[in-house]
Order: sequence, then structure tokens, then C-alpha cells
Amino acid sequence: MSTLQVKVLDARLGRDFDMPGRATAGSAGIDLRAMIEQPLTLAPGDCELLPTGLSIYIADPNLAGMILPRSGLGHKHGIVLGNLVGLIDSDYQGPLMVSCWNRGHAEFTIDVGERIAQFVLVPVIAPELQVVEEFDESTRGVGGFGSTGTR
Ligand SMILES: O=c1ccn([C@H]2C[C@H](O)[C@@H](COP(=O)(O)OP(=O)(O)OP(=O)(O)O)O2)c(=O)[nH]1
Ligand SMILES: [Mg+2]
Repeated sequence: MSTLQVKVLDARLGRDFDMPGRATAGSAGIDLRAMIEQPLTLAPGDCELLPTGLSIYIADPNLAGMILPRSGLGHKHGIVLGNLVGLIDSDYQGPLMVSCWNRGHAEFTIDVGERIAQFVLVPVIAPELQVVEEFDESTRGVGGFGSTGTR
């Protein structure tokens, strides 16, 4: 079992709301809570940076955190991330924030302590960049953006 250092910045976590955790033993993500002072209504297009009530410190440069939307909020209510995906650096020690964006067509109210996004820890490889004149030939070459067709 790996561990992740966290600082609790909001006393309501663990007292009024469960600490962020996985909804089931097999859940990949740790659900992050909106530790706002009062319910927040996001009109279509609104985007607000919300505190999770935690600071984390991954420390290991071979790991990074990712903040991802919850599928129910994203698909049913249009509540996704203003930065689409949050990437948490291993050396970051500040408050863990969630950029909450209403991409939908109806307003949505986020309750205090609501689970608004999810966090996963992932391995990263941070390579040194090696400048070359030419690449070895590959099948794809410079093809992209639909170069392989649609069917
Ligand atoms: O959804 C997010 C995304 C980022 N962060 C924090 C942790 C991350 O390590 C730091 C920097 O994120 P990023 O590198 O994406 O932002 P930047 O615009 O490149 O800022 P910086 O110049 O500080 O790297 O901001 C969050 O709390 N939530
Ligand atoms: Mg950055």
C-alpha cells in the first residue's frame, strides 16, 4: 500500500465530512470534496477554482497526481474541469484546488463538501531531451489528426 502525505487545511474534513477516499475498494480515484463555505451555483459557462481542503506532497518525481472529472457530474450535469485535466507536480506543496467549469446549458449548484472531482496517482517518466537531426523512419511518420482515416 503506497502512502501520500497530506495536510488537512479545513477542519470540517474528518469532522463534518469524511476525508477524501475511494468510494469502493476497487475505485481508481480518490474523490475530492468542494470545501466551500456555502452552496455555489454555477451558471452555464461559469468556472470557479474550488479548494479541496487539502495540501498534498507527492515528493517522488517518478509520480504525479491527476485530477479528473467525475463521470456523473460531467455527463449528466456538464460539470467538468476548467483545465480539463489537472496535473499535480510531485514537488507541489500548495493547496489542492479544483477548477470547476459548467460546460452545460443549465445552472448547477455544488453543495458544501460535495465530491466534485477525483484524484489518481500515476507514474511519470521525465526524460532528458536528446536533440537529433533526423528520426528513424516510422510507419506513421508525420501523420496525425485523422491521418489513419475514420473506419
Ligand atoms: O487542477 C489543478 C492543477 C494544478 N494544481 C496545482 C498543482 C500543480 O503542481 C500546480 C501547477 O500546475 P500546472 O503546472 O498545471 O500549472 P502552470 O500554469 O504550469 O503553473 P506553474 O507555472 O506553477 O507550473 O498547480 C492544482 O491544484 N489543481
Ligand atoms: Mg506547470
